Amino acid sequence: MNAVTPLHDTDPARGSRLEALNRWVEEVAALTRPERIHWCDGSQAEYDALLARMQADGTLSPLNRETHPNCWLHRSDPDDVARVEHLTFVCTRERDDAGPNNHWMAPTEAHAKIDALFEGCMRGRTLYVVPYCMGPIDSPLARCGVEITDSPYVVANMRIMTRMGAAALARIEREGAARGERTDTFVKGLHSLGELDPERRFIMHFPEELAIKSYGSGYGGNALLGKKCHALRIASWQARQEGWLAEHMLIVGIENPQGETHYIAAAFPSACGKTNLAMLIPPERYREADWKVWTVGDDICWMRPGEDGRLWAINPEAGFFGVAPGTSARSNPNALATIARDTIFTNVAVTDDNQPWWEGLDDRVPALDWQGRPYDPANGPAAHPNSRFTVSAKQCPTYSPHAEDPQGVPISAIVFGGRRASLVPLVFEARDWTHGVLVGAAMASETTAAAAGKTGVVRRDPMAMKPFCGYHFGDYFAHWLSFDKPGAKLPKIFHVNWFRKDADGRFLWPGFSENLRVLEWIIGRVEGRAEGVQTPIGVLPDTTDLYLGGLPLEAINLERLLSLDHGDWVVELKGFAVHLEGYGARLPRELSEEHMRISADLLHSDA
Ligand SMILES: Nc1nc2c(ncn2[C@@H]2O[C@H](COP(=O)(O)OP(=O)(O)OP(=O)(O)O)[C@@H](O)[C@H]2O)c(=O)[nH]1
Ligand SMILES: O=C([O-])CC(=O)C(=O)O
Ligand SMILES: [Mn+2]
Repeated sequence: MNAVTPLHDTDPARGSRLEALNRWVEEVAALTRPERIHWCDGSQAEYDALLARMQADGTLSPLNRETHPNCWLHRSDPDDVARVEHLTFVCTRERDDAGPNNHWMAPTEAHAKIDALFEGCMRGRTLYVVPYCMGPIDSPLARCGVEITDSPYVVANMRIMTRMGAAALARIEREGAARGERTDTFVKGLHSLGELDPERRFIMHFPEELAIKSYGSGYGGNALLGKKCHALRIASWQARQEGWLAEHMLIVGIENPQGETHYIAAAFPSACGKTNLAMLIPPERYREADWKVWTVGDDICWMRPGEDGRLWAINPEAGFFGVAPGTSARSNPNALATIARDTIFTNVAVTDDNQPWWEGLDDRVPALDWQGRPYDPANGPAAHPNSRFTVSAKQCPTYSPHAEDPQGVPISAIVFGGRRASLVPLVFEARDWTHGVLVGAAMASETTAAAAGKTGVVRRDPMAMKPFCGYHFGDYFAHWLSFDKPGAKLPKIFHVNWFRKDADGRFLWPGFSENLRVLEWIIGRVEGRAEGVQTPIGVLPDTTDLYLGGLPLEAINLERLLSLDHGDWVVELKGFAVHLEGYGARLPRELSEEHMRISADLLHSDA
């Protein structure tokens, strides 16, 4: 411990004026025994020094400087490539507050278990103190945290993904000073790579203490604590107490030819199309007619009712931690432009001239796979299916000029969606808020590579928050319902499915850019212009209500995409009823009643 740099230094980049923060850092240092402590100021010089250190020790290697200036490759431990839901815990005092949707451990037991792992784990390493702000630094909706980590890779990623460093520390100090000695103005996140042993790995949340402890993984969702741990699990808990919403949603602005912009927030489960929809480039006909799409956020949305009764949203993040596979000049040219420089790539393959490569990018054959082995198809995909890029949102050509507005952007529509090969039509509209909450609660989707475990299995994922809601889903649904009150001007709620397949397993809908056609109908409904057909599950467009100009009509089976099989829906809703029963007494009665109403409608309408 004697090598630790003094905390109360005259250097403003080191230590804090906030006693509670210094005390916590000292406690953590006493437990983890780092060789030195570094307070991050978020400067370019600091970032460059971190990159140099990681290049020297092999954590990062430079990619082709001509084609990808200042881009880096990180190869993770092969056993550390995704979120680990079975090792992720919400540790509330009352078990029931975490709900059946979370793994739970009593706080005292959880602290004891994970602190035993933290003991002495930073010997010989540097402890980085990373102050960060989730949301624009001057936004009343933004919230701050401090992550302590021994991973320079995490520090570098946090600098891209959050507003990290001196400005965040200043805000933390200001808010702390205003609250006196109380420490609960910022979230305390403690992280160590540990031994990267899957048997010694936990991601633990203590919402009542605004604290996170994560041990044994360097992967994004497990280790960049501002993201899922803070901005979703802890923030959802705070949001419930304070009357706002913290959601797993993209935010996108759609500007029509008249120059009016509607903002849409959309919740799709992990690796189900949020980044792609947020960065959509309009199809040619729409571009010619002067439609524009503006990216506000691609993963997380915090929203709260404004004085005008509308919901106002910010993206708490400052960067994108996006799925690489499938990103191509055809599917998402905007993402390709965004990641052409100053990007960290994790677990992608490389070509023989050291360019990053992944399945779906183009038809080149990579030289090395994500583990650095000569590429051999017998070893599986060249890039890990959950390989990712980390990049500043500012590099996105369509980054919205309003993305940093402190008050956020007003939301016109909320869209839920999943990956469903059958049953679920391309789009439908909920009748009202309560029905919309039920539609969100009923979401189900095929599992993806974003979490460890089997992929392609349909599971319930209410509001795409199954892995991320920091409290009991019954309470969460009640919280959603509570927004419907006098004076509220709530967004309309919709459900989409880009992933319906034909009998041969081919996607029925072209997706990507063409999804704007569906968003146009959604906006038309919001404005009261677009037509639709009432059905028991909600309002669907008729085949003539969607604009298909410029598409090869013979290739698109819109009847099939919009078809409803009442018998199959009755079965679906029965399965959903069983799921709802699992939430017990905390399930709001309005939701069960809404469910019964729709089931009855389905049974009484003809198939
Ligand atoms: N068929 C089809 N595939 C899509 C569409 N949109 C996205 N995808 C694919 O879905 C995968 C994941 O998409 P992303 O947009 O990165 O997912 P995300 O929801 O942002 O994921 P997380 O970052 O894990 O939360 C990629 O391989 C995409 O190519 C679509 O409209 N149609
Ligand atoms: O959490 C992560 O690492 C990436 C992500 O957005 C998700 O899985 O939904
Ligand atoms: Mn996500």
